[in-house]
Amino acid sequence: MSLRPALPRSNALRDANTVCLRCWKKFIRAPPTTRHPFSSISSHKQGAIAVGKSRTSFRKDYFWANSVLKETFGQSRRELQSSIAAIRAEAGQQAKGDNATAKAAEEEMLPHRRRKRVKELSAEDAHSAYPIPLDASSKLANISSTLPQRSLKRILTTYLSLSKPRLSFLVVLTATAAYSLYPVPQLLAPAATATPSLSTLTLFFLTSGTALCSASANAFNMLMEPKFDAQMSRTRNRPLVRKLISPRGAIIFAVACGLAGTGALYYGVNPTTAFLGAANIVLYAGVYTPMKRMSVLNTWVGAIVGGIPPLMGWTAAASQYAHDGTWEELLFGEGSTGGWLCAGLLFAWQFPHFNSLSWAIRDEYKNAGYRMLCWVNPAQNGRVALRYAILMFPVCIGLSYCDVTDWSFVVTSSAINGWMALKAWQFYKAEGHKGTARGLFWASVWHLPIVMVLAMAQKKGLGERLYRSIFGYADIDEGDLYYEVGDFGEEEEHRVAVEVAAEGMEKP
Ligand SMILES: CC(C)=CCC/C(C)=C/CC/C(C)=C/COP(=O)(O)OP(=O)(O)O
Repeated sequence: MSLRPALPRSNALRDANTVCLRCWKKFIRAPPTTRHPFSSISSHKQGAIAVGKSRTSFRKDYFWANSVLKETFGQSRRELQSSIAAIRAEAGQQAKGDNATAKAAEEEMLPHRRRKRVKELSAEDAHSAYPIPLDASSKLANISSTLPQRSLKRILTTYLSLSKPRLSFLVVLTATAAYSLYPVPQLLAPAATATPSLSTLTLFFLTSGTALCSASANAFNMLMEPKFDAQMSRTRNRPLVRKLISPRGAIIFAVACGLAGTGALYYGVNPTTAFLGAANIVLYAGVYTPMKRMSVLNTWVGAIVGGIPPLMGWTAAASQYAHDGTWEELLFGEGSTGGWLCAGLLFAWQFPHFNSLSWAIRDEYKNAGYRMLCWVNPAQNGRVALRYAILMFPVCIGLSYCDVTDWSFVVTSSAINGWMALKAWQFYKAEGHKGTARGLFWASVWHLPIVMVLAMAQKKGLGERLYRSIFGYADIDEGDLYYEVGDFGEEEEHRVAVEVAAEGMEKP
């Protein structure tokens, strides 16, 4: 089924000035009743061989000099434009007329009915004015459908749209942010003033592996719900809904991305991170996606899915400084709290973000059969958004407490968390009405990147190192650099003596 049927001929004239040249040409190729082949018309040939004209102007002249076009529409360009203007004016008149009729009908209404109608209309206004951005997948699918069939560009654009590129990009960013926040032991810094470093190669495998795993998870998600995606304005242009790609092609893409992503994480990062990537695909496609139609708890499962990529970033960094690199050490060992806090940040953030976004399209979620708090229990929807917006405070304070960020982060993060909490409070109080859903949605959109940038800029010790690299070190007394033998404890002295003796005995 095509969601964009060709324009009926009667409509062509009306849309004439919004249609591109290529579409005009396609239109013209459709057999009119009396049609001459282009090449046999002498005036066209003249237009075609006009010397010194650029390709574009040639095309224009060729196009407008075409008498077949005149035949098709029976009008010259100027006539055509004036017809369009006339149609527009007519449409305007009609709209005015409609308004007048509606007004007259309204005037006839009883006062209480009129007040009720005004209320309904303003509610509808607020509802429809909420700008839910079309998701990147749908946008790309739209672009893809305009490209020539079987062209490489079309194929690549379609596959890219299957990966939900905007979401996947965000997922990769969260993993990278956690990776960069990992506190590398100062002792391992190449120089006292240098920033302790993490492997760039590991970062490369982490980002590419996470992106591929996310693409796989998203493709599986879309494979499971084209029937329902088709019922929502935000998602009805997705590639599988529009049949821009076959389910078989999408399965191959999802499996290939999943294997490549997990492989990249396994060989280029570590098995624990690879396991988290693979498990997250299963959790998103196998648990969250079917659960969307069963229980409102799906949002909590989805929030776990969103929280795992930062944990992957953390384990990727931790494995470079681990003793034995086991999953127990990476996930639950000393210093792993920072990773869980990063995951917690993403987990909590999704509630104010998603609850406000879904509120605006709650009717669509309801009609498509998705069990979301926004329509099942709007009061709880607001409460949950507020609760998790408030949870941001302790999570951010925890990052400073665990020596991931400087204490100054408590101040800056509290300012931005306070702003989102205020929006969440308004959203909760008005249950999403009076533009509060829009307010919270945009606050959440800004909140996450700002908090991540602040945390990275205020990473523990970064300010101090920057200060030292500018102003240098205070003079150090050389004597402080050496230990006296007596500085060691008795036990340590004994251990060193035994080791030296053993070394002496080993030598021939
Ligand atoms: C490493 C790895 C595998 C990462 C995966 C990360 C990922 C896909 C996170 C998505 C989180 C989420 C709940 C999205 C909403 O899905 P939805 O189905 O409600 O969205 P839709 O309505 O746009 O389809």
